[in-house]
Amino acid sequence: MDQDSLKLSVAQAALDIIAPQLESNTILGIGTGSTANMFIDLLADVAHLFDGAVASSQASAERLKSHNIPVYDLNTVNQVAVYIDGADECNEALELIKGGGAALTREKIVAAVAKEFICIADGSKWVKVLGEFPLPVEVIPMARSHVAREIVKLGGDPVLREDVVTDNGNVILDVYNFPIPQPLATEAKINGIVGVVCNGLFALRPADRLLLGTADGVRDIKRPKSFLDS
Ligand SMILES: O=C[C@H](O)[C@H](O)[C@H](O)COP(=O)(O)O
Repeated sequence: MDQDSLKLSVAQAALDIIAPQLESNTILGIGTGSTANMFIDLLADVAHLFDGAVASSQASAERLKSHNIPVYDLNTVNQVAVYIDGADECNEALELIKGGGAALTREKIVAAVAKEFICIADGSKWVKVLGEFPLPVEVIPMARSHVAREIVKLGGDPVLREDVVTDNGNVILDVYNFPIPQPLATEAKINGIVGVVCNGLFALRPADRLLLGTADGVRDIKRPKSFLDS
């Protein structure tokens, strides 16, 4: 099975889980990227079953609107039932690296508000230790050099992502050669650098459920103790 077929299989699996729970007042959180795009396209068929969505990027908002799915400003919404999004890497604790599409900050905000976060990813994203994928860090433009020097002190190789400005008007440093055996501590440490808006580690708020597309089918992996249980 090719990667796109695996992405489609997890997008469909997510829809199968969510569709029976949709109600006329349900607001969904929708992520960004090629896997999320497949989910958005499938969601169009059940658009009449729920209220609308909040999106983690302008691109996803436009795609939702193209299917006549209402898109809300997060500030006008009381509750996001489920957030559905892809990932660049995931591990067995359902900690993630995200931000390959530069949408990490808005993704983290919507995930923080959502009652449940379902991550949809093809099997190539599964790793033992996070960090093979360069860690995206969103940075206030004037702090770019300062943040890069601080990241070098932590052992990483930061590279400015050329010609990319985030939806928030910031730049992205991608941190190479940076294995992350302790995602929680690393997420907090990088967030502590002045000028960092957000980094692509989702460990403080990991996924609650991971639908992982493999050649043998979709693996449905839940965190032992869900965010919903706390
Ligand atoms: O900023 C982008 C997001 O974090 C994406 O969810 C991530 O890059 C995965 O994208 P894709 O589904 O295209 O592999």
